[in-house]
Amino acid sequence: MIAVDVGNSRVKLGRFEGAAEGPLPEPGCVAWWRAGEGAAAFEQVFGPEGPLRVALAAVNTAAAAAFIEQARAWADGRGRAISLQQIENRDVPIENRTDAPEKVGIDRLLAAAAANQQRRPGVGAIVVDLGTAITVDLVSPDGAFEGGAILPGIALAARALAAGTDRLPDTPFDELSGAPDAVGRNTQDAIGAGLFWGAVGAIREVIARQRDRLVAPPQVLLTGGAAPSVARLIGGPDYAVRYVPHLVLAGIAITVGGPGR
Ligand SMILES: Nc1ncnc2c1ncn2[C@@H]1O[C@H](COP(=O)(O)OP(=O)(O)O)[C@@H](O)[C@H]1O
Ligand SMILES: CC(C)(COP(=O)(O)O)[C@@H](O)C(=O)NCCC(=O)O
Ligand SMILES: [K+]
Repeated sequence: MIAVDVGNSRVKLGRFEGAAEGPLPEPGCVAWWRAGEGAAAFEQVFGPEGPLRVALAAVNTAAAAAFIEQARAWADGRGRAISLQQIENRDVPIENRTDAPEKVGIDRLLAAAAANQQRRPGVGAIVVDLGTAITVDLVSPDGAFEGGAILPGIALAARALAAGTDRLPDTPFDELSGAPDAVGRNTQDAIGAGLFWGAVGAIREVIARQRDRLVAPPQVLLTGGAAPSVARLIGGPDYAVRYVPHLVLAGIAITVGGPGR
């Protein structure tokens, strides 16, 4: 089974062999490319032969349509049978307690479902996804998606500063590496300091407030493109943070391969 997570910045693909077993299924082979760009790595993930079973979840409609067209063309061109299933919110095996369950981004729900599956019984989970947007979501101790917080991702916030001011330059943050100095001595570095440490602080504050809803400390899981750069800065007084590279892909595997599905 090939799981495809179409985000606003990137399309992520992961190959899952056999049944989605264990607390958190892990893809054996992963590839990604920028949303809307040509599909760079079909060969790598789809493999050399055999029928293709693809399960796709998207929060970016245009990029999803482009992916589906490219995947079908790729398979047709090689005489490979392909089945393409697009997952909807109602397919995701987690209770959704938000006001409008169908409006929640499916990536948030899938990551929550994956967190839910590996969570210790009776302990809540908080899922932080640092993609184009940053989301911080609460899974209750009884295993439901309760909702959460949405804020701009670091790269997106940098573009917003440049677009909304006369003097601020467009500063690329698509490849974060280390943590910047909090005292920027030029405009670029000041933007970097503000956006990076602002995101770290915002995430910590939202976690702390969601944590206050719980009796026992939650498990906190971090995922998304920018997660590795901030993972070790997010930990709090009574909760540990774990970085999981492919939480949304794992959620897709659980959704289409889980028990009774
Ligand atoms: N080293 C990095 N590699 C890839 N993406 C990064 C890196 N550092 C930060 N990012 C950010 O992560 C985002 C992509 O993450 P991803 O989880 O794929 O987003 P989405 O699901 O919204 O497409 C980009 O907006 C980029 O700004
Ligand atoms: C919040 C998101 C933009 C995050 O998308 P991403 O950063 O993963 O590309 C996406 O989950 C979305 O479009 N959500 C719809 C609104 C909601 O979740 O309530
Ligand atoms: K995402």
